[in-house]
Amino acid sequence: MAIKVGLVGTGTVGGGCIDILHNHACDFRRHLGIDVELVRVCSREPEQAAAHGVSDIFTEDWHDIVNDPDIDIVIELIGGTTVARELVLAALAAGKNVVTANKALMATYGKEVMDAAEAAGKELAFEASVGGGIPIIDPLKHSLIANEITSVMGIVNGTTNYMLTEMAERGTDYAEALADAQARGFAEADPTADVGGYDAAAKIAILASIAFNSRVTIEDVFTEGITHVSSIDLEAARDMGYSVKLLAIAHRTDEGIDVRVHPTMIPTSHQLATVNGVMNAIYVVGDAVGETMFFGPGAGAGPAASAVMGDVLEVARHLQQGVLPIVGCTCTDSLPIVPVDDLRTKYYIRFQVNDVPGVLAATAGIFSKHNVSVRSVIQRGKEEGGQVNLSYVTHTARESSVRAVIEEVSQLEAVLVGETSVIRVED
Ligand SMILES: NC(=O)C1=CN([C@@H]2O[C@H](COP(=O)(O)OP(=O)(O)OC[C@H]3O[C@@H](n4cnc5c(N)ncnc54)[C@H](OP(=O)(O)O)[C@@H]3O)[C@@H](O)[C@H]2O)C=CC1
Ligand SMILES: N[C@@H](CC=O)C(=O)O
Repeated sequence: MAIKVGLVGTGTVGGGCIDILHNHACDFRRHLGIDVELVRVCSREPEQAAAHGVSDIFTEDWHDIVNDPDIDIVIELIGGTTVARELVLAALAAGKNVVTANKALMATYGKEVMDAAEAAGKELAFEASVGGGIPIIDPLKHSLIANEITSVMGIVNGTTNYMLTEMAERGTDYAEALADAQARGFAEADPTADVGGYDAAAKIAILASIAFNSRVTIEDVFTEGITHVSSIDLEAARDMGYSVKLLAIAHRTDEGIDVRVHPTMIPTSHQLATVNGVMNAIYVVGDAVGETMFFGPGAGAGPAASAVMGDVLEVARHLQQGVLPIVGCTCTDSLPIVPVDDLRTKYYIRFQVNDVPGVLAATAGIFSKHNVSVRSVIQRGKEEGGQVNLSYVTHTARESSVRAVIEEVSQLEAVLVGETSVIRVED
């Protein structure tokens, strides 16, 4: 049987998919008895198509793919939520099955595109949208379906994990670490999505929606990125026996879904602390299975293309066997989202201050005023009268109280506005 595929977007992931198709088409025929044929490729850059040897099937207009009656599966790899949304909806309406790696699309317009797939009686697969090459969406939808999932938590952004690892282990500065991640094809077209935590927020929204059979969108996720994390914080964490990771966290609680992304200090003995570089890891806790962990490369051409092509072959197999499309989302109502103000955890807070007499007492007094108990405070800095860093670690405190502390401390004359760093601590 021949399955015809059209691909839109020949960047990092699209290029990886073309390479896999070229290298493994014979294996697909041997394993599955299916000829997966790439019949059309679209990009804004003909040179990219030429570099992957597909100039003969190249077009600059994605409508040529969506409107081609011979195409069975459209792969969307352009990213973003405007043209990508239009393209996916048009492809489904034209009777195509769709495979995408686009987490921004799925976390923002997931319901709309899923409903469109259902209405069209077509499949919409998006394994590569979370965790790069790690199979996680399929296990949540199928292998773990017998469980009530209580937690999904992990490192789901390769760019920031790579950057934090480089900064902590090699002392690389922030800008250099980001440029390196971009050069390796890990980062999004706009890297603000990575360093600002939005890419991880989209991913945890997708995971939480599937795991808790509820609708969680990117707007529901409390999000803080790594832009304020400095080498001073990484050193302080190391001295205290912690690593700093950008964690994406979703817990199902009695009050609803607690879902957030933020830099987190975890003990160096914690399993997630050993997940370095571009690697991702996702913990899933279910009532029957207990704790599970999924680990692998979270970004890059090969890993992401591996997940995309896995979806393509699965859809192809369904077409071959006449399997009806699997309904995307069966949830009819949604669980409430727990407000982040109600979060109770420990905090590392660093203020950069002018080293004037009384500044330590003044800041400490504000913690006490808001009933935030301090576990330790360290002053780092060299010259008397110069600028120093006051790093506080609290006992368990309420998020809203900690924010009140930060706001009030920031108003002190000796405190440098905009230089404060907050990292939640998980023991
Ligand atoms: N990189 C990774 O490791 C991973 C990426 N993803 C996701 O995969 C998708 C693709 O990412 P990635 O390959 O890294 O991105 P790239 O920026 O490398 O590639 C995107 C490609 O799409 C092209 N493109 C953009 N808009 C259009 C359009 N309107 N018509 C035709 N072509 C267009 C771009 O052209 P131009 O260069 O001219 O803009 C570029 O060639 C994104 O959704 C991303 O989030 C998922 C997992 C991992
Ligand atoms: N930019 C993303 C790519 C994969 O989703 C990341 O760094 O993880």
